[in-house]
Amino acid sequence: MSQFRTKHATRTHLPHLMSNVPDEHQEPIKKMCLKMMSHDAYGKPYEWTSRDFEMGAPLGRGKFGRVYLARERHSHFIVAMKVMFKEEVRKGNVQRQVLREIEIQSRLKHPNILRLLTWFHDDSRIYLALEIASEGELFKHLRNAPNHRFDEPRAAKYTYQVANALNYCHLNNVIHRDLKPENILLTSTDDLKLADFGWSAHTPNNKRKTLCGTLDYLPPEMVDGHSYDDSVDQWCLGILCYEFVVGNPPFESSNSEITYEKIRRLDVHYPSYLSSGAKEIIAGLLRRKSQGRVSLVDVMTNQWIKDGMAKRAAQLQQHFNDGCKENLARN
Ligand SMILES: Nc1ncnc2c1ncn2[C@@H]1O[C@H](COP(=O)(O)OP(=O)(O)OP(=O)(O)O)[C@@H](O)[C@H]1O
Repeated sequence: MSQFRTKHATRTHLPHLMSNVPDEHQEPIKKMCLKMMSHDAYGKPYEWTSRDFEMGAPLGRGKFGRVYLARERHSHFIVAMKVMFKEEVRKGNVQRQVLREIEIQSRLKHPNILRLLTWFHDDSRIYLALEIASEGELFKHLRNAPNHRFDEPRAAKYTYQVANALNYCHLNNVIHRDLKPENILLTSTDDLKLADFGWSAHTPNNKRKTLCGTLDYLPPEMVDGHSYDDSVDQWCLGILCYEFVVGNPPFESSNSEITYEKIRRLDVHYPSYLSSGAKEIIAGLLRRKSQGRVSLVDVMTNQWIKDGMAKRAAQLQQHFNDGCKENLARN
């Protein structure tokens, strides 16, 4: 697998990783980050092995991997360690997806994209040391929210962050293609991290024709087997935003043929509790003609998004103040 070693981060990428590290821990963490990122960039690659990490509690399980809390032995830097058995990857015939995930995710550096800090393998396993997103899958939070949906300010903030991440992907010729709440993780600071680049594609210019992604999120051009470009991600963002504010995707049905038909007919029902701003942005993204879809930059500067983000920030400040008051009352 060594031919897939990609360019690794350099010192200039540290500020993003170090932003939440308290002053007293800056030095050891910085040393560890530089060591993790050293690889080819410094001419003396550091070969990480599983012995460099203490494995902790399981964080979750995917089809081909188990994810554990892990701590780098020297710095105590916490990561999410995804461990995949080579045999399972081979049996599932997903070697390409795994390599794509490694290749793409180690190249993309954005605050709303889950960072792959380093990776290594031994005879039987592949290890991915990922940035930690301690609140886990966004899907779980959506299911636990009142009426299984987010209020509009929260939905607007999350839509902004996903648009921002996708815009960065597109600028780097990457299409995600598998957007859904299960592939988005949440941090302790209420920020989203786009994950799971197994289905994403590197697309220098040309249009693609592979059918992939989740049924509910498929855009009409993929349903009909036409070629498509990065505007498929705008469609998926529309579905995602709808799912945030309504609680389920717009074309959901027990029968895949009916879902396909609803997608083709653009058969979207907007519940009456939705604001006109929410409806407008969803409808702007869910356009049948891919060229007509609202651009990601327009999503980020949309008024409903901006107002929602300000309200979400105020909500979080209020939660924080209430928490402080509760603690003071207890002490
Ligand atoms: N960086 C992370 N921080 C915190 N939890 C994580 C992190 N990465 C994964 N997890 C947890 O581990 C679970 C499994 O992740 P994994 O990436 O193996 O599978 P998946 O992408 O969810 O599923 P699949 O293998 O079907 O694509 C996630 O659902 C999440 O709960």
